[in-house]
Amino acid sequence: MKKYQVVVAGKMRPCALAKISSECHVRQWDKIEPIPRNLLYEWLADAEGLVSTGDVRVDDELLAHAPRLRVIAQASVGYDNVDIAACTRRGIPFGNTPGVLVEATADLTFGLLLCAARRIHEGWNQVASGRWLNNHDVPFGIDLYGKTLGIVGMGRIGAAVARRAKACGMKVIYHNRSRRTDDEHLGATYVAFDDLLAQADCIVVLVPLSPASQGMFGRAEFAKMKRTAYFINAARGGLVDTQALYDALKEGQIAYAALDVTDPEPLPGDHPLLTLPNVLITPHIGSATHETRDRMAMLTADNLLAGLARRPLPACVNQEANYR
Ligand SMILES: NC(=O)C1=CN([C@@H]2O[C@H](COP(=O)(O)OP(=O)(O)OC[C@H]3O[C@@H](n4cnc5c(N)ncnc54)[C@H](O)[C@@H]3O)[C@@H](O)[C@H]2O)C=CC1
Ligand SMILES: O=CC(=O)O
Repeated sequence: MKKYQVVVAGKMRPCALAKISSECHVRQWDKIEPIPRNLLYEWLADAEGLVSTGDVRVDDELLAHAPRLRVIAQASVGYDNVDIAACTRRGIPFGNTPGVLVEATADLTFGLLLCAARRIHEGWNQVASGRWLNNHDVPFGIDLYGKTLGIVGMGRIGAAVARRAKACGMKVIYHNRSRRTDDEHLGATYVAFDDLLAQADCIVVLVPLSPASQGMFGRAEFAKMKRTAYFINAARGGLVDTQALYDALKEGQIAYAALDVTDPEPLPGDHPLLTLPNVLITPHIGSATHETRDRMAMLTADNLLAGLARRPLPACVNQEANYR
């Protein structure tokens, strides 16, 4: 049987790579640094399928180098690195991995909030450096019980964070592009964006990055928050004006930030944000559990193989281009 020609532009979980390899001839870039653009273009010349990664910009120029391409699949729910309209114009379906990473990402997001609120990482750093302080000098945090959590972007992951917050005795308010019909069931109250900024003790951001949402948290937004506010971003760094966030934290405009995503990402080692005491940053690990990453990889393989066989992708962003 003739095998499909496929480019895998980054590392991939072994279970999914094995599945793809049984039907495809795979050229894979498995180094840590992103694949050089020229090499990617060379490989794409005869590729029928592409497994892209978040650091590959999929745009008109890339697609012009891939005349035989009939499907692109990526192991993430976010696709801000992809020009979806350009894919659609060429009739190429783009598959992502919604749903399968919801609980893991909600755990990490709520974990960041809990860790920041109770300064768990600061306590560990002290113990690890041999300083076991007396009971009055240990890092003091805030109660989450009874506080108001404001969720911006009440989609799949936002709703899963809301469930966790309710279980911890928090009041939940949210802002979303449109009000959810099931918000009573979630126990969350819809409010205008500015009201959320003013009322929330803790703010969690779970909005997809798009031209409309780019930089939606800037100087004006931090100025509207409580000076005691905790700001958690687990979506994309580009939603936040990093300099404005740094200034807000440095000047005590807000209390604390916990980030799984940054702009730039990764942050250079000498970035000023890393010098602040009231910041906690993790290296984009929202979905990074063994089980979740396996599910994402297998859904990516399923999307890819479906597209190669011109069958409907199980999770397709541009349905207009999906196979029927
Ligand atoms: N840190 C990590 O490792 C991970 C990060 N993510 C990020 O989380 C995002 C959300 O994922 P899901 O919950 O699955 O997506 P989703 O599509 O289910 O939810 C996003 C929600 O945001 C709302 N929204 C969109 N633009 C908005 C705006 N300008 N203002 C207010 N609300 C807006 C939408 O109406 C939707 O309800 C992804 O796009 C991705 O960027 C997702 C998984 C892992
Ligand atoms: O950032 C991760 C994603 O799945 O999106």
